[in-house]
Amino acid sequence: MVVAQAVHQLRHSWSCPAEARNVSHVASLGAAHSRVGPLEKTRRSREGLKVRFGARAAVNVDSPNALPIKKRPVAQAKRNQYDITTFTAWLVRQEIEGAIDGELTIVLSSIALACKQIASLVQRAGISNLTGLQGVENIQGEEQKKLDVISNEVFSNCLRSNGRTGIIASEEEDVPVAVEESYSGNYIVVFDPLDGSANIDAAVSTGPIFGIYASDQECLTNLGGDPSVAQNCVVNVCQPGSNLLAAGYCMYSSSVVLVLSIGDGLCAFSLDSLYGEFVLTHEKIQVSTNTKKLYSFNEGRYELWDDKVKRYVDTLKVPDGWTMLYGGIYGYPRDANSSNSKLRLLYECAPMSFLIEQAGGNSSDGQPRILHIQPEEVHQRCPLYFGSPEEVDKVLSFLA
Ligand SMILES: O=P(O)(O)OC[C@H]1O[C@](O)(COP(=O)(O)O)[C@@H](O)[C@@H]1O
Repeated sequence: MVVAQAVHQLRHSWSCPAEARNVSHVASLGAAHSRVGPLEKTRRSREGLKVRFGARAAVNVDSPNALPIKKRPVAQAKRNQYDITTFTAWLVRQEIEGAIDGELTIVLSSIALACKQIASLVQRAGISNLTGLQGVENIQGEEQKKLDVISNEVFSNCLRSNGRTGIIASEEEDVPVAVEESYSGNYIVVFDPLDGSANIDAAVSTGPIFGIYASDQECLTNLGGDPSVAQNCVVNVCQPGSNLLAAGYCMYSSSVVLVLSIGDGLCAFSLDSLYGEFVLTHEKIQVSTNTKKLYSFNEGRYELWDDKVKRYVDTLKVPDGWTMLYGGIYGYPRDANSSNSKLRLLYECAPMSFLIEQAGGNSSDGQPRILHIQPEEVHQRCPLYFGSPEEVDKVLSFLA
């Protein structure tokens, strides 16, 4: 799955809120709008914060009564096992520093809650009879697993009840939905509630992927008003990945890890199952430049690939190829059976591309940057190659 491979392709540096209300309307999709809104607010507050911090420092230095400031370099601060940063504490710190606003803090916090709830469902799936098929297909013609349906319910409920989400678009829903006006906020959240759910029955890694966008200013003032404007606003989910304010995924594997970026690097939080808290365990994650390479392509589809892709993948089959652990590339090419590949642009490719770029990697569909692609529909698919820059460049040279 995308999530599991992403983890292998990143080398980690170790320093480092009910019930869903109604849905007011549903709409079909088309082109997107340009956007401002909360993103600008965040930028303004970032700048404002710098000024405030500068002013405070000046007072300390200039005042004759000022106490000497004790300098203790962070790098030398001794950490003990109780010196932990929970996800909540980290979020609050980001808010204080102006990196995110209070509304986004709430949205992210509710996503963390959804990730924890789904984690416990996944872990107990075999026991609770939650493996297997639901017996219906989603809009994309894929058979839904029981856990696809339940995870979607959990994720949606957490978002709807946080009071700060305006629109949600899920892999498991036919169309995006606007959260009931009296109980909604501004943010647009796109998500795959359980990527890799095909693996559930075999207890292989799975997890949600999500991305968060700002809403259009016009939408903010019109939601719940003119239905046609409201409909356009729902269409507003179709934004290029470069508009993402935050993205992340949670991986359910030997441990539960929430990987997140708010556009300022990449970090990860591991779920402490003793306390039920996500704890900061990885900061400033960077894609490895290690020359040993890991590659992840579904070679079961080899015969369906274009010759150019085959030639590229053949170059990866070096003698120690299967022992490669760091760096490398994830690829899901288009093939003879699926002209646009399998993965979905909005809630799989764009968020994962946002994350890999935040870690110094690259991501492409073979042509432009994934983050520059303007989606035309919610469940649009696209090929995906992401990983170490040099490896992505290499596959692009083969595809050219
Ligand atoms: O085994 P396949 O069909 O090639 O698909 C593998 C890919 O499908 C995914 O599981 C996504 O599929 P779903 O969103 O349908 O779960 C990716 O994570 C993974 O890389």
